[in-house]
Amino acid sequence: MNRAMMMSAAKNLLTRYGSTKNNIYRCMSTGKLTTVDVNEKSGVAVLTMNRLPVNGLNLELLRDIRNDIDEIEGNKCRGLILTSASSSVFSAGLDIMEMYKPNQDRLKEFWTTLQDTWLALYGSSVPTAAAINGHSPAGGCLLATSCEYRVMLPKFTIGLNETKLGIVAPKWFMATFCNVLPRRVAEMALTQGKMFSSEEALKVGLVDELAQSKEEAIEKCQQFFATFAKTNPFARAMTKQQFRSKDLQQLEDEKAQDLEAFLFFVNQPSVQKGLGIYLDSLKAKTK
Ligand SMILES: CC/C=C\CCC/C=C/C(=O)SCCNC(=O)CCNC(=O)[C@H](O)C(C)(C)COP(=O)(O)OP(=O)(O)OC[C@H]1O[C@@H](n2cnc3c(N)ncnc32)[C@H](O)[C@@H]1OP(=O)(O)O
Repeated sequence: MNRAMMMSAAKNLLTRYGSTKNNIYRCMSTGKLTTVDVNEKSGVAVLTMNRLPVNGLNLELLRDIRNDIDEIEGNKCRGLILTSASSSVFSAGLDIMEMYKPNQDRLKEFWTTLQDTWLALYGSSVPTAAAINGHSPAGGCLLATSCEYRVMLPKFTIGLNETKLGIVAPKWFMATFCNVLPRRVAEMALTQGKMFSSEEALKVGLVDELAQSKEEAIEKCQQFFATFAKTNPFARAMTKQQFRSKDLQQLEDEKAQDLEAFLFFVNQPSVQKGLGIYLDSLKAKTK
C-alpha cells in the first residue's frame, strides 16, 4: 500500500470510527436527531438523543429513536444504552408543541409513533439501560423506565408529572412505572405528579445507581450488561418478554382505542387552554 492509499484508508477509518482511551467506537447510524455508536469490543450500542436544548420528543425524534432500536436489534448488538447529548436534560418528555393547536394528521402520526417506539423499547430482545445524564420528566421518564436498568447523575429530577399539567398518563405509562416501583409508591407518585431528585429516585428504586459523570453512567450500564455474560441470550430475551408480555399485549390490543382517547383528550378546549398556559409558564422562565 503506498502512502496516499494509507492516508486515504486512515481518513476513512477516522470518519467511520472514533476512539476513546480504551475502546473503538463505530458509528452505526446517524438519524438527524440521534446518533448510535457501537463499541466494537463489547458490541454495546449507545443511542444518543440529540434534539437540543431539551430533547423534546417530537415526531421526528421519536421516528429516529424507533428506527435506531430496530437497527440495533437487527445488528444483534449486545446491549442498548439510551442517553442524551445535553449535559442537563435527558429528555423533557413529549414536545408539547406537538399537542398544542395541532395538525390532526400529524397528531395521529405522532401518537402512533410514540406507541411504536415504546413497544420496540419496552419489548426489545436486546438488554437495555438508560444513562440518565439530566432531567427526565414525563415522556423522558417513560423512555428511561422502559429500559431494564437506570444509572442517573446527581442533582437532576425524574418522574411522571402529568397530573401537574392537568393530563392523565396513559395506562401503558403507568404499567411501565409499576414494572419498576412498588405499586403503592407508583400510585402515590403518579397521583401527586411527583418529580424525584436523583437521590430520592435511588432510594425508592426508580433508578438503580448514581454515577458522577456520563462516562461513569455508561460504564455502569455496561457492567449491568456483563451480568448476563453467562446466560443464553435467547432464554434471557424470552424471559424478559414474558415478564413484560401483559403490558405489551394490552397496548397491542388497544392501540386504536388508545389513539382515539388521546385525540379526544388533546382536542378538548380545556386541555388546549391548560397546555397553552403551561407552555407560557415554561417560556416565561427563560425571559
Ligand atoms: C394532552 C396530552 C394527553 C396525554 C399525554 C400524556 C403524556 C404526556 C407526556 C409528556 O411528556 S408531557 C411533557 C411534560 N414535560 C414537562 O413537563 C417538562 C417541561 N420542561 C421542563 O420542566 C424544563 O424545560 C426542563 C426539562 C427541566 C429543562 O429545564 P431548562 O431550564 O434546562 O430548560 P428550559 O425550561 O429553559 O427549556 C428550554 C426551552 O425548551 C422548551 N421546552 C421545555 N420542555 C418542553 C416540552 N416538553 N415541550 C415543548 N417545549 C419545551 C422551553 O419552553 C424553552 O423554550 P424557549 O427557549 O422557546 O423559551
